[in-house]
Amino acid sequence: MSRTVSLPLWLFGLILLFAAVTFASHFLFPSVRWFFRKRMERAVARLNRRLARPIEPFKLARRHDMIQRLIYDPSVVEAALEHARSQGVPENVAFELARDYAREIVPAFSATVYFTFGIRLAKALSRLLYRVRLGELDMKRLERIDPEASVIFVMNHRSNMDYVLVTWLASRTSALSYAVGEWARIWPLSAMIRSMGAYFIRRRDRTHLYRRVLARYVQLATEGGVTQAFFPEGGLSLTGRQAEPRLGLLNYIVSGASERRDVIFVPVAINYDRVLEDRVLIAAGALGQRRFRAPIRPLLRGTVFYLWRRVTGRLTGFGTASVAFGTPLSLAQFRAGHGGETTAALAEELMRRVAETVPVLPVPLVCWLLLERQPRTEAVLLEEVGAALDRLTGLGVQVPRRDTGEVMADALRILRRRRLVAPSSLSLSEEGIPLLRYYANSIAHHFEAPALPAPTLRPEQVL
Ligand SMILES: CCCCCCCCCCCCCCCC(=O)SCCNC(=O)CCNC(=O)[C@H](O)C(C)(C)COP(=O)(O)OP(=O)(O)OC[C@H]1O[C@@H](n2cnc3c(N)ncnc32)[C@H](O)[C@@H]1OP(=O)(O)O
Repeated sequence: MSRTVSLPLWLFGLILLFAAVTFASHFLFPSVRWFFRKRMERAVARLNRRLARPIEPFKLARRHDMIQRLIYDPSVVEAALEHARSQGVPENVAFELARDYAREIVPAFSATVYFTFGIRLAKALSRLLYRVRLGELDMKRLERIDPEASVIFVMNHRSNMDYVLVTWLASRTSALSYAVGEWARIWPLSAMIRSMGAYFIRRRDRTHLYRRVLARYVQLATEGGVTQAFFPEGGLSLTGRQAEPRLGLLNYIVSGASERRDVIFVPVAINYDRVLEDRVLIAAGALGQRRFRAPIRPLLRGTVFYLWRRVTGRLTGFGTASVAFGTPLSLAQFRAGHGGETTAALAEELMRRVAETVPVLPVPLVCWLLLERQPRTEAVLLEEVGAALDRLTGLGVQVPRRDTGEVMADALRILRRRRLVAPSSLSLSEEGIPLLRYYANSIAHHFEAPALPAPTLRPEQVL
């Protein structure tokens, strides 16, 4: 028993290593995990005191527990059994598949990553690129929402800056959980996105089992009071106009909503003087496909150029980015007024509210006027800008707070710098017209019905 055993050094090292790992995983890791969890809970409690909508326990549940809860949900179990039957595979294979789906969907929210890293980065990036505008009324509207309800932000999708801006602007209210498409499923981006509380969705997987797991996740999160955000259009707008809504996520929310907790949808509309990806989106639209090839070289060149201008103090930025929150809609109230088919009617109403909330900015406005009214001099354009702003203000649309002359000058400066408008006249460059159309489209619906009255021009303004 007390005999000496001789071992090669490498084997001894290996045994020590395994012993250390076992010791750590049984004794050290649980207490380290417990220590960090306690710290995290204290930090979240402090954070919740200053948030209008505190972070719900659902969002803080351990990822492993959430995955278990999801795959043992009766409707997921039923879908897995049905999958096994229809595909002729053993039940445990179908359950493993459900587990894989759940692992892919369930986020790993970290309040530290979200509030100390994400929000700060989002704020810095937004301010670096744009002059950011948020209506004052908007924050008050958000703070008035029933604290017991689940809030879901429904947004138009213009740029990858959308979620950066909204995440930062809504950070006084709560942490948002986004539905993210397949494009972000690359490491380490996917890990970062998960830790920001976002959940992944597969838009192309139409199998019943996958859709059941996704539906139940969305329903459990909504029931758990998680504040969410999604883009019903399901992708970036390629034309500048709002696209038709996808009904899937909305239908999961509507069909899973309980009497216990109302769901409040908050329409969010974003608009820009300059969408960073505009040329890529227009090119994809012209080809009729949604495959975006990131132009790496122009991107790097642009970034270096931009940073150089920033360092040398010659940077004028990309104009204004404006976010506006529209009139919230209560699902319970909407349902009471709409029997039968709720999802499609709800989608239509939400898209209408998002559209009416779209803010008007100098570049989209001047693009629309240049294309539709074709003014020949800046004096005529100025008159048109004034008339349009008066009309839009009358309709309750959010317009720039600067005076008419500044609005026109800002827009022309940006358009001329991009060589879309001639330096000393209002002539448009041929290849710039699709870009002008793209920006004009973002606000065209505000003018569509009824038509803008004819401008009142003094005779000396007409060439
Ligand atoms: C630097 C610092 C950063 C800081 C900040 C970081 C934040 C952390 C990162 C966040 C990053 C976010 C970035 C997001 C940017 C995207 O990724 S946008 C794209 C992802 N989002 C979306 O797509 C949301 C909207 N999409 C949907 O709702 C889609 O329907 C789904 C669920 C994805 C499914 O896709 P689909 O099958 O192509 O869609 P669709 O045909 O419309 O729907 C079919 C379903 O609708 C149902 N349906 C159809 N018509 C009806 C009807 N009339 N009534 C009822 N149901 C109907 C069908 O029955 C079917 O049901 P299921 O079979 O699914 O159960």
